[in-house]
Amino acid sequence: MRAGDRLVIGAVRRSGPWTAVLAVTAVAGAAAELAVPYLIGRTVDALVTRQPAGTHWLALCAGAVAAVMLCESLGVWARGASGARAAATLRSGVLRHVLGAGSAATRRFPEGELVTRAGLNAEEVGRAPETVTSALALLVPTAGALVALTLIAPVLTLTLGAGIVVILLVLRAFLRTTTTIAGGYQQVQGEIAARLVEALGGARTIAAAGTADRESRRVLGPLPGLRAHGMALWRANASAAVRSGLVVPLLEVAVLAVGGFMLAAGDLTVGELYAAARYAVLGASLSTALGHISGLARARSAAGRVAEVLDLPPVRYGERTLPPGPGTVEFRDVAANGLTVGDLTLPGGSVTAVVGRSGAGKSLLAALAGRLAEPERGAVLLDGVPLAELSEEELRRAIGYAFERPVLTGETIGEAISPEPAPVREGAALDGRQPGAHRVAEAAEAACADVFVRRLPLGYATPLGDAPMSGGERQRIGLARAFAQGERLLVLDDATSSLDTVTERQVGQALTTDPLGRTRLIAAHRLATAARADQVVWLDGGTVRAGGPHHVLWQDPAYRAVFQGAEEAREIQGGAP
Ligand SMILES: Nc1ncnc2c1ncn2[C@@H]1O[C@H](COP(=O)(O)OP(=O)(O)OP(=O)(O)O)[C@@H](O)[C@H]1O
Repeated sequence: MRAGDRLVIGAVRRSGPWTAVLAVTAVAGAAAELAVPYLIGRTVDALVTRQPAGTHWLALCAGAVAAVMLCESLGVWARGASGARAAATLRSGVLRHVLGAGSAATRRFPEGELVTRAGLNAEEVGRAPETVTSALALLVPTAGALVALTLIAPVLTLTLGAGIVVILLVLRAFLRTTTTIAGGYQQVQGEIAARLVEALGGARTIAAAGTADRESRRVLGPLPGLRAHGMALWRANASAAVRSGLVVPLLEVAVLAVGGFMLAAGDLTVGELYAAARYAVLGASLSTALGHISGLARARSAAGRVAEVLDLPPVRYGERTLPPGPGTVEFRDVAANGLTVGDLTLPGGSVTAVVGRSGAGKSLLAALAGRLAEPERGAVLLDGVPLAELSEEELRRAIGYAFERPVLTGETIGEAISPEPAPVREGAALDGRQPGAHRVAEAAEAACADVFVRRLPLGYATPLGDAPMSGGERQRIGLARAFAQGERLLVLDDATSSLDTVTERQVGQALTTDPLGRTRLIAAHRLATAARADQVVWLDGGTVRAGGPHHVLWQDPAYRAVFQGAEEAREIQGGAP
């Protein structure tokens, strides 16, 4: 079975009690609808023959019609509720999965694609319970009509049966075609969303370059594809509707013709003929399943796209904790994504700078050091324990990360820095009574963030939305978060690139003289960073070209060339190292 179909079945199963309500109302409504022709037939016969039971049958008839209407209203309610619940469950599952898969998710799918799949497509899968139950419910009147016709006159059952087979064949072909077309439509939707998110990320560049028109043409480039798929959907719908719609009057005519002969021969009463004609129409009401089938087709193709996201392997954590240790990091025979690190040790408490030209693999090595990327070969150990065996909590507590463009999470600035789950909420400044307040303040000071945070009206309690920050200020908050979080290892991936030289020097100083004596791994382009480090790891050509103190490596012109072009390099080169 396709992964998408499994997901559709799962969505139906997990949509909760509303699907049961939907099923019950659909079946009860269909049963009541089924009873109506019989009851009308009996009423007609009773009235024609002037029996006193006529009013009794009429009352039953009214009751059945009321039941049909009640079930229909309840069904509408249950449809909305079951769909919303199924979509919400699936969406939160997909979101947890995407975030749990880490950078593997964004490396595999563009962000706009992920948003479309976790949002729009998950919602389409959420409609599966409604469409499946409604389509299945249509089988009840069909089966009932077959039974009723058999009771009235078996020959009429054969007529209806033949019509139903034709309708089923049309529906099956329609489901197949529509699933394929809907898949294409959703794919183009995802493509447009991916381009749009990409363009929004570079909105400033686009405005500055004056290329808004060209960019909007690029974003909407796949639009003709969307139109083509939309037209194909309409065509498939129309042709299936014509084919299945034709069957209904033909069936009615056939049943009336056969029934008419039987009436003339005295084998049927007028009421029975009326009921037979109504049952023929009811039995053929399967043809109205087109709408549900179309919804099911969309749900199936959307489920296929969601299933691809759910296929991303989640990061599995172990259960181990760390023994006491200085934060020694060991790469043992490590290779990943074209970068061969081999054996490399970052002694506990030391500062290691990773240098290399753009694309050399500095970010990848930084990601490997804290398990933000998985090695394809070998293992990375922290104080003798392979990272893969550590629990998630232990891993994240031990290692703090800061990035070039940090994403700040939480409600306030204090929360964005604090590693504690209990947020820092009130007070212009941290008063030391709040959980982790000292740690946050110390970390902010070390990252030179304290100065500008205190200037804000609510200090650390300032909501993030009320504190527009420059790139450098954001980086300082990101650095503070890493300082506050990582107990043994700090990994800074180009995390000081937006700082001015003076601030960078201060942060660099704080890093070099970290009072907690943590191990530090700094991926950077700056010569000053390399010069301050205890050791330098020089990446080149997909491997560690050399390692050692900066002043030793500096003897190699190729190493010096790594820094060429940087303003700073020219400045320091004169007197350095
Ligand atoms: N977390 C990661 N997981 C897997 N592959 C990664 C990861 N980060 C980077 N890579 C890959 O490693 C290769 C080297 O890129 P990387 O970003 O590490 O270079 P870099 O030296 O940091 O470049 P720059 O100085 O321009 O930032 C690229 O192919 C990139 O896709």
